[in-house]
Amino acid sequence: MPSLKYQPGEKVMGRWPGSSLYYEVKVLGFDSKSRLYTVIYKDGTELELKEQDIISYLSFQARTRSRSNSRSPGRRRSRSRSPARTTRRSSSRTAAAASAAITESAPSSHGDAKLKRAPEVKLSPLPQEKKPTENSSNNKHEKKEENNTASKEIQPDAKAEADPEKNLGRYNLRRRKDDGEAKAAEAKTEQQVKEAKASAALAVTGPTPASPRLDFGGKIGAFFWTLFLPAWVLFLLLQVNRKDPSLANFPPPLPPLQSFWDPQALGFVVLWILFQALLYVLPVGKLSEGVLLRSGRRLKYRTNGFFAVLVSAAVVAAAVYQGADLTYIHSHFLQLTTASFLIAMLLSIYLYVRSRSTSPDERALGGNSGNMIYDFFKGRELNPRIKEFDLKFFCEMRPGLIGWCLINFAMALAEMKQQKLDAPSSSMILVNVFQLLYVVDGLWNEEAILTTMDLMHDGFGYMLAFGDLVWVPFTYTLQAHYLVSHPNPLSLPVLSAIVTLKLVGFYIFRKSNSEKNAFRRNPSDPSLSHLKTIPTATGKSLLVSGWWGVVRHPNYLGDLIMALAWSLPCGFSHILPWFYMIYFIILLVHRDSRDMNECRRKYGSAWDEYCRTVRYRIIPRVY
Ligand SMILES: NC(=O)c1ccc[n+]([C@@H]2O[C@H](COP(=O)([O-])OP(=O)(O)OC[C@H]3O[C@@H](n4cnc5c(N)ncnc54)[C@H](OP(=O)(O)O)[C@@H]3O)[C@@H](O)[C@H]2O)c1
Ligand SMILES: CC(C)CCC[C@@H](C)[C@H]1CC[C@H]2C3=C(CC[C@]12C)[C@@]1(C)CC[C@H](O)C(C)(C)[C@@H]1CC3
Repeated sequence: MPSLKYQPGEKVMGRWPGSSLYYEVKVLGFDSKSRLYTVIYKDGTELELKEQDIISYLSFQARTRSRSNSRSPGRRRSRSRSPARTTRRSSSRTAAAASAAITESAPSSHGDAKLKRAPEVKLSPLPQEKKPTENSSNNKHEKKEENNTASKEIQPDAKAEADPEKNLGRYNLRRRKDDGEAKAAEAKTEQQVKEAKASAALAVTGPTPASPRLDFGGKIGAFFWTLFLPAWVLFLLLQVNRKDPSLANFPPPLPPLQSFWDPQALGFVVLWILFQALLYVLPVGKLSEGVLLRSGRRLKYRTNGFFAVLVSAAVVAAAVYQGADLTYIHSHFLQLTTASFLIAMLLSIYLYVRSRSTSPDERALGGNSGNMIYDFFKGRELNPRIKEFDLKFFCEMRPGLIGWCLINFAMALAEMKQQKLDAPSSSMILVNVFQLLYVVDGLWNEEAILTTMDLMHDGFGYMLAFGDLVWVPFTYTLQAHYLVSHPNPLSLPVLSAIVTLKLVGFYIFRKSNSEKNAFRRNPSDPSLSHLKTIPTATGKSLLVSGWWGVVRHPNYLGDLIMALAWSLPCGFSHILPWFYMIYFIILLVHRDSRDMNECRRKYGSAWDEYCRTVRYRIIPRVY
């Protein structure tokens, strides 16, 4: 093949289709008819690439080196000529991908060099940061040059991404013949890839991370949600004790102002949070490592949630035995909610104020829009800590979650008192046991929370503080709360059917979550060897059979089935106890689409292939 630019066996950098990422690949051959090169990635993925999507390894290195050596940071951003730049788009997302490309290629071949190379990738253009630099005429030129490049080179890519089918038509993604080998290779590279990603992310954000895009309706949306969410909680709570709770009762007659406030209720809430904080800091249980951060650090988390729930249960039982009247929780629900809201609000203000003095690599990508209300709502700091005390992790897993079970239990006692029963009703028992199982399961598998979206990506601000301290304990308990004054006797067959449904949901939820966790921890786990996978250029594979071959979010399916089983014991007389189900559908559909976008960005064509193979998102053949 004398006229070929790249020879078989040559090590080059190949662009991952549909993305701006370049990876180290080996040329396997060239098809003169289609004029495509067949290349193989390090994880065994074979692709056919156009010549324009390949760059020689040496010039790739030379370009990244020359950029870092010869230019000031301001100029680097706008004048870099790396291959990444060829796919520059006018979004920070592109800059992110482009930067990732450079660093992700580095660790596999240069080992320790990866973190040192991180500053290099700041060279990638960040179009949203077009600050004037030294020479204005130069800048004009640079701007023009960028725009030209954009119009020449960006559009085909944008189209390909918008239309994955086309993208796949252009490139032929083949699975590696020996999948076992791919899995073993994946196990080896996973750590490197994670570290490279962290380096890349650091590079992407640069000194001042800017939000990629505004969720939740942007600035106006954030303002709206900040006011609407507490108002909605109030509405639900004013409805639940009514004889005929209905959404049509809007606006509800407001109770006198003093019924919202009770210093004793505030005292109890503060005590509960302090008690949970004490259990959290006790040196009991495992110290688990979180994901690698942009700062290159890994945080440690005390995952002793199961211990915390056991001690809490023992303390509550002892208090009841000593004569404590837990029905106080039912009779002072509004005051307890107000107190928790006050704490959530103060915490959010504290979080916002302290985030102003945190270093940029400690900030979340999503909460740094520059708009005060949006950033307050979304949260700026990723992992706010007071010494070793992680505020986000603690709030998400402890006071609200365990408080949810405590409130449910109090509702069971309140039901017995109000309806003069010797034991809670069967509906109340079902709701209590079902939700207790859910919480205990979450705390038992507490380590898994470290890789959820909230912990990895979302800042800690009003949304999560309010969600964890008010929304979860005071709205997730609506079914039990409703049953206190709206009895719904169940026949044995109905009860059995609901229990079966809950078990089915729980089985799907737990099995699918465990399957993915096990696979992510050890892709060559022998117990998973029967599963089919799709390799991706990041070194990670995607499960395409087993639970993750049924739908793309089998864990959400299980969670939704469980939610159904939580509402069914309340019957169909009112919509109020169905609120959780309705809210949960909206939350998970929104979460699924956020995750889809993120995975498409991470995995490019491999993700599209996964979506073509597994066509439904959450419910087989429906959605
Ligand atoms: N009760 C509530 O209020 C509530 C609210 C929200 C969520 N939840 C529950 O919390 C749990 C965690 O949910 P989550 O939203 O964080 O998302 P998740 O479904 O646990 O995680 C999504 C991630 O899994 C990986 N993945 C996706 N498809 C895969 C495949 N085919 N093979 C291997 N890995 C794949 C991807 O990450 P990587 O490839 O980077 O690993 C993706 O980003 C769920 O069970 C959910 O039901 C409960
Ligand atoms: C409308 C807003 C106020 C929404 C706020 C959302 C949060 C309340 C949720 C986001 C992620 C959720 C979550 C759990 C609880 C509720 C959230 C924090 C969770 C801790 C519940 C127990 C489960 O077992 C879980 C650990 C899988 C789960 C993780 C996600």
